[in-house]
Amino acid sequence: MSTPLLSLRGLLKRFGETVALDRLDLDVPSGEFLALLGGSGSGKSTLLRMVAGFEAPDAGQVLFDGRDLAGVPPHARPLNMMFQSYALFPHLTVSGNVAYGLRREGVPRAERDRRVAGALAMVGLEGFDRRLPHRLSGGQRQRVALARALVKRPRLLLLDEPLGALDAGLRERTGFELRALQRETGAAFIMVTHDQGEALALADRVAVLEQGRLVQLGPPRAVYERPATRFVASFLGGANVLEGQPDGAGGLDCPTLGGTLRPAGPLPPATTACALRPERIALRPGASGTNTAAGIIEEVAFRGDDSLLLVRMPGGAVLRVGHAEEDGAPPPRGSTVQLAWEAAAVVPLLG
Ligand SMILES: Nc1ncnc2c1ncn2[C@@H]1O[C@H](COP(=O)(O)OP(=O)(O)OP(=O)(O)O)[C@@H](O)[C@H]1O
Repeated sequence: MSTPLLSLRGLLKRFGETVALDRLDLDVPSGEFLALLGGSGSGKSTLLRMVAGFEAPDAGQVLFDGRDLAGVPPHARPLNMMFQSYALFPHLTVSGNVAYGLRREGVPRAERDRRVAGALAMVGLEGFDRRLPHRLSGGQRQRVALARALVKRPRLLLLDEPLGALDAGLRERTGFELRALQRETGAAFIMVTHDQGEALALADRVAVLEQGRLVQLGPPRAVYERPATRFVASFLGGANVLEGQPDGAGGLDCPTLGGTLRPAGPLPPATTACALRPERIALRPGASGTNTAAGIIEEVAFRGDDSLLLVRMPGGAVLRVGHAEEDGAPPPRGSTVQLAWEAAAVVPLLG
């Protein structure tokens, strides 16, 4: 195997009592778009800051091309970081902001101008070069920050919530543009986000952090369809997580559901929970047996292309059930409904 572009080995970081990163290992190959997902306080920003050199690990290593970056200051690291706040210099024009890093490096004027123009064209800001930041919209400022990060042609770009300040429509468009830029430049991107939809849509691989640990790493579809833990299951797409006991016949008896979940494959004897995605549960009048259950609709929330039903089960669980528009109007609140799902939709969880 070739050396990964970035390798994190046993990274440990404590702030007093808090363990922000708990001996984390992660390899990122050249040209990958990696999304770093996790709840508030899970260690995402600490990880980026450590790779960028703003924070030193208590133990472990950050390797770039196999070389240990310990002691290398941020400006001398072969990577770039785009901050959440954009942090543009207010007194410098757009091109002044983008040129700043190149000027510090002593890149000659003509080459600087050429590269700044190229970076501004890349982010669709031609003609804005003489503007000051306060005369730009939030989205435009963000593009300036992106141009500033890309102009140095880093092989690795770290992005902390790059789309955070944008409204929904602009966010989607800018997300696609970011993905296109990443392909065009061939740089590896590590993007921190709170937004699971964004991570699934843009990334080659998704890394899910929980309390400073990497709990799952894989392509978006794999992580979404086969979540490893309770946390990943509920964090990504709001899966139902059902607790129970193995029934000795390949199923998990779930008292809160008032039924048995049986996955398609074998159930490890230690399994105590399974995930079941809302969109994999169907209303099926007359269904009975394993992988079915009956409950009462408590809430119906229209979401555009589907409705989300909250269905109270006899044992007390409230299941989230997706009801597609093409299946017609959902039954009203208070209706008793029979639910069914395929064995393939039952995902045993490891933790
Ligand atoms: N400078 C610091 N001093 C003390 N504690 C810190 C410091 N920086 C981070 N922490 C703690 O370390 C943990 C991880 O923080 P971090 O900012 O990396 O999380 P995050 O996943 O980026 O969160 P968010 O999504 O809210 O930005 C948190 O418990 C946080 O309170």
